[in-house]
Amino acid sequence: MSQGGTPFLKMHGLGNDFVVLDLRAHPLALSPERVRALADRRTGIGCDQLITIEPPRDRGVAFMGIRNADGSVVESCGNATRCVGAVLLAETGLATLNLESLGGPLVVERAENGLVCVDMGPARLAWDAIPLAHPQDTLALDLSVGPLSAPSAVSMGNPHAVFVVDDVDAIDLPTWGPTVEHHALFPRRTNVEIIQARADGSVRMRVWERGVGMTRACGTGACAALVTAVRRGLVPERKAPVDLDGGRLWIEWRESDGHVRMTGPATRVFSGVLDPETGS
Ligand SMILES: N[C@@H](CCC[C@H](N)C(=O)O)C(=O)O
Repeated sequence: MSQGGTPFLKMHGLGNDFVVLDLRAHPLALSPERVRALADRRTGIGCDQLITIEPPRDRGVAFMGIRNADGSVVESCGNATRCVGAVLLAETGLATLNLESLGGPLVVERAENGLVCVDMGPARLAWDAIPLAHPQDTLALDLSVGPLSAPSAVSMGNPHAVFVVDDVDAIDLPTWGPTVEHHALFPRRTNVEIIQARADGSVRMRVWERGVGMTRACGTGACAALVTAVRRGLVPERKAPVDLDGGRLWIEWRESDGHVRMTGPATRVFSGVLDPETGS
């Protein structure tokens, strides 16, 4: 590795993994091809999302850029927000800080037991905020794909279609997820969650992510899952643990302002520097 290259961290939130590039002192042009090369698990560093920490554009500590493994630029990523938040909390020594993203401003704070809590902003439920191709009731869309039907649609800055099922492990999500992701009802494609309410008040969820495929966790997906569970009366309170393949997140949909708060871990795996010549 050469000196002067772009520093990066490999991080994950419950197994949803990221290459986090710190571009504050090392600007770098990121074409979709370059993102795909860095995200490639066989030939690059490998990740679900490529994340950039950039100089603030407004009043935050930094701007967080998000790109899916397919190179698409996206608005929000809950798990990456906890990871970047943890880095910046450690760097600044602050107990709480504001982070900027395309999906809107985010507030990050330290939580108990080394966890990180993020105010992900409001859940957006209007059909054109998702966005959908035409007006529909977002509580139960007129959509059926294989064994999946009538999802709720939620935007957490990014689009989610949440299907309630009896047993998330009985659904072949890798088969049905891509059909929903690319359905004409979602002009910007969509993330796809299947959820199951449990007797103990928790929610079990699996996810097919837009621009990536199956991942072990999705923070914004967990927020959309809890919002859907509340809207449909599936959970006793406006807060509940959401169990993903990679572990548990605690989600609360606040009545006072409609904001969704997410608490969970942020894990550093290793650090490095991109070669300035090859960018890999
Ligand atoms: N893993 C993320 C979501 C990343 C973006 C998503 N695939 C999209 O295209 O909207 C999370 O933790 O929220």
